[in-house]
Amino acid sequence: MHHLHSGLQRLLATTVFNLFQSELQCVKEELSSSARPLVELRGISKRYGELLANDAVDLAIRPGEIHALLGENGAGKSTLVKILYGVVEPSAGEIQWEGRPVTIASPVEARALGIGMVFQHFSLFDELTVAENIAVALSDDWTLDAVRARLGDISHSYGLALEADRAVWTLSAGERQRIEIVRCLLQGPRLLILDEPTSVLTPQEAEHLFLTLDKLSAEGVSILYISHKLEEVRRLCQTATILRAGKNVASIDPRAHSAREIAALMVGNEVGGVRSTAPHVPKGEMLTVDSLSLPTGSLHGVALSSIDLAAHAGEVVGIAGIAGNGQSELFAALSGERPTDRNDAIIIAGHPCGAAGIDARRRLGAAFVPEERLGHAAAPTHRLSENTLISHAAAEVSRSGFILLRAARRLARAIVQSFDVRMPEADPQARKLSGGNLQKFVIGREMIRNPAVLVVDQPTWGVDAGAARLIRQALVDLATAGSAVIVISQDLDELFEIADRMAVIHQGRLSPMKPVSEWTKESVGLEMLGVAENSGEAVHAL
Ligand SMILES: Nc1ncnc2c1ncn2[C@@H]1O[C@H](COP(=O)(O)OP(=O)(O)OP(=O)(O)O)[C@@H](O)[C@H]1O
Repeated sequence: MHHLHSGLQRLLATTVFNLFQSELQCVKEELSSSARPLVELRGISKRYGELLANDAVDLAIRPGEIHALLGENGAGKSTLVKILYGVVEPSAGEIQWEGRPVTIASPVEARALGIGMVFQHFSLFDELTVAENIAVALSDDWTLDAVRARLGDISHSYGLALEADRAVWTLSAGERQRIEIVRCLLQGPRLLILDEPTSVLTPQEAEHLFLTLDKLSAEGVSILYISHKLEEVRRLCQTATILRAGKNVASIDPRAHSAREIAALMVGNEVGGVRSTAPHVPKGEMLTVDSLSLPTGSLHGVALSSIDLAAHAGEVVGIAGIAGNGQSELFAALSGERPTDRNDAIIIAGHPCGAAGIDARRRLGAAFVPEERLGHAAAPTHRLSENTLISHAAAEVSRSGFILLRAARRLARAIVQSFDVRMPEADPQARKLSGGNLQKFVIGREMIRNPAVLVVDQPTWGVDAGAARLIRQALVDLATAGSAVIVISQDLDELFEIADRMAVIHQGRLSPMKPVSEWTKESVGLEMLGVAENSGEAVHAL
């Protein structure tokens, strides 16, 4: 009885507390919606040649508001935040900060106003410690001891656990991101800009980030949040501005709309799921990996240990895992960027080729799409037509060592058309494409060859919902047409949607490969953390 009584009391207390919290949230939002905007963009335009990347964009962010910036690939999101952070100069328009017109000519000026930005690609030195990394980015007034002390305070108050003296190379992507956030917080920002912050995080790390952002918002810090993940935007943001072809087409409360409705606003029509095909019937083995071990290639890489893998014609094989567990090493071993000593450790279409390089493997009918698009998959300052040569050199675009430019241009046009690549001009340099559009081009360049084996690392990283659907559909269709498709991805939803069989990579080892129907998100999660054997303890530890 006593238990029942105290249980009821607790329930009542929790209910009252929750009611109080939601009241508080409403009051806060009312106050915030009546408050003067912290920053207001008025008629911002940015012209690149013929293209208007931003077209008279108006946008206001209030104190404490978490404001999403949404739009499909190439809609102009990065351009707009680069203008706000002083990296790109607008062609027209005005920025007001607390009601005063300002010019933001550089990131230094942005930071002086109180704008902090957490980029998608971290800019950290691997060999330095957490505290040293933060200190080098701050002004000379900060001593290492002062950084250490403030780091402790901030880590504590925002739940951003970080050890000041750990070397950065030992940290996970989530921890690295915390460093970037703490670095911004040390400068007392009034507006924090985050560019796709959860793309490298595990679901647990992402949830943790949301709590930190909620806390910052409650303290009055405004947040501008770029993301392609609409469910997390609905969880986190009070306002969403939607850009389409450079224009602000809607400002909405994302909590009042379904993810489907928001996606429709972004693309101007409905986005569906991947069309289900008849179950794939795997045929002959097209890729065999036999007991592949590979020492680490770089100082902080991951060694591959006794990997066995088989992919058949007509199936999609998924490799799940948290970034940094050997995915890039596996990709390098499969593609031949890092050949192995044993030729029969890797067999493509019946030919042992472990010791062969990438070109020889391509000639066997294999194609490869690495994770890093600019610099690795595409040469930034070369035009798209020239970029076709990276994988098509031996085939249709060169003869006797000469490049057939007309053929290369024709091929680039075909890729652009079938993969809906949106470009600022005809045959632009790769660096001029938005991130998602370059991804579509690189995937298209490999798929248009109809490879017998396709290995792709993070196929939809940074692409919008519509483009992700297009790419996933193309991967499934390629398998249906008889290719063996190997997809390495951090996105579990993606693997559950398109893979026939799946395994998890953890610290360079591969779990058993099983049909997707035999996996649950939980069982994959446990393998990702490397605690699947003693799962009782693991669940407890989570
Ligand atoms: N330096 C540049 N020169 C020419 N055009 C550019 C340049 N930078 C961006 N663009 C063009 O501006 C448009 C908007 O690009 P932006 O990178 O802002 O899009 P985004 O919404 O951030 O896309 P994503 O989601 O793919 O990152 C695109 O058409 C892009 O090709």
